[in-house]
Amino acid sequence: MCQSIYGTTWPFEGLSNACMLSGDMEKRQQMKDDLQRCIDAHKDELHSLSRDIWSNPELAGNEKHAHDRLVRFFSQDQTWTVQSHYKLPTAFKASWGPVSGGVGDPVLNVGFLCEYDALPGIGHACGHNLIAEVGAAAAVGLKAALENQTELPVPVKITVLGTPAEEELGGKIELINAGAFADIDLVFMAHPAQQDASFHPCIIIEEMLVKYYGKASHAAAYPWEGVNALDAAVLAYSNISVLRQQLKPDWRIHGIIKHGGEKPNIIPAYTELEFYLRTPLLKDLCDLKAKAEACFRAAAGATGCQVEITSPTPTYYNILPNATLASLYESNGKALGIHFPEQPTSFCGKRSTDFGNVSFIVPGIHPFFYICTDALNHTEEYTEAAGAEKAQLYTLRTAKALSMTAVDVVCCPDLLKKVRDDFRLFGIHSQFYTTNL
Ligand SMILES: NCCC[C@H](NC(=O)CCN)C(=O)O
Repeated sequence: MCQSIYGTTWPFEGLSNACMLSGDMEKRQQMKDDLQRCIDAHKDELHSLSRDIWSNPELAGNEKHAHDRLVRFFSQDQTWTVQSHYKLPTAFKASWGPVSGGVGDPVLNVGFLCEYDALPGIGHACGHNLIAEVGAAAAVGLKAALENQTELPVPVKITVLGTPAEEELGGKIELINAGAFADIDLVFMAHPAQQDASFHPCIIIEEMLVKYYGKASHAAAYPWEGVNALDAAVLAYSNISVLRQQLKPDWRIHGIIKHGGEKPNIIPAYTELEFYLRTPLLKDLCDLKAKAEACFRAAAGATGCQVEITSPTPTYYNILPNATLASLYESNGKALGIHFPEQPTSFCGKRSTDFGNVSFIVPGIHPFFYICTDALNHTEEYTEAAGAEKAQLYTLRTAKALSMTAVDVVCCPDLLKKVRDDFRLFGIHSQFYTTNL
């Protein structure tokens, strides 16, 4: 069956044949049953893992508790080789295998990603504690499925990467630059949302930090001696609000005043704003940046302030789809009772992730999953839902579907080839697919 995602038909029809003709269907089913049993057997432990992370929310780059908890989780099974503080202070790596195949054969390294950073003030309002649980559960499940296999088409190993700082800083991008993904062949993770989707477009994001420097003075006694940096910040904010009407519907720009002054009777000498700029295409981002910069500079000119504009974090890219992985994930998900709506609901909103950058260098998927709430991400209600018992069924079902998808690919060289072909296809035509999804 061809994949239909919000009106898009994947350019791909041969999947079911490829699945039927290659590999041993019965063996594959057996492996899928094994992994499901394993995940079910560990369900209390997995829930306690994500609940512990949820109860101790930590901001990007400071996820010490979550890091230690996940490291302990994998270390308790000595068949995993665990590296704490792997390349970043709160990243980790757990690896297992290889299993099957001959000595010296090229190994297929299957990666699962765990995120675990929270948001300021509202805790795990994006459910990253559940992303950690999904990654851990899927990896443990796949290990159970592979453990007794001696005749896989290729030797397989599993790598779990703990990838901190998604909400800020771009932890995955730092890990890419440090070489953490260099030997990974496939990569899987899943993100909580309002509904299940094997693929949903995420757009490019770049951060802009704007600093205005003015001159302090007594605001009542000698205001004419001051240069008001708060006026510059307010004008900048207003300029952007005016600009917004002229932007394309799928572009986004939104920001806050991070520092607005010290006291009403001191003319603010320093203010700081943080803005996020988002577009589906990189070339549009350049246009949006130029327009935003003009707004910020105009505010400086009008008030006599100096302005400094920087982009402190790396750009997050859009996610490249992988039709084969998405299709397999949907088949496996449906077998577990996951419903994939044809049309997006409130979930259709624009968001961004540093997984986008990963999708440009390794074939992978980043499905979204329902967690038994209509609440929206980045709200207190979503925080509550991400810690609730009732999210568990959906979380573990997602982990099973990811792990089952990995089983399909490691058992079937035709599928692995298709996954790699898709990766090349979507990579080459990334602009086309980005604009059309
Ligand atoms: N500074 C990057 C913000 C990324 C953030 N990502 C999400 O909300 C989805 C995954 N947590 C965003 O604002 O899009």
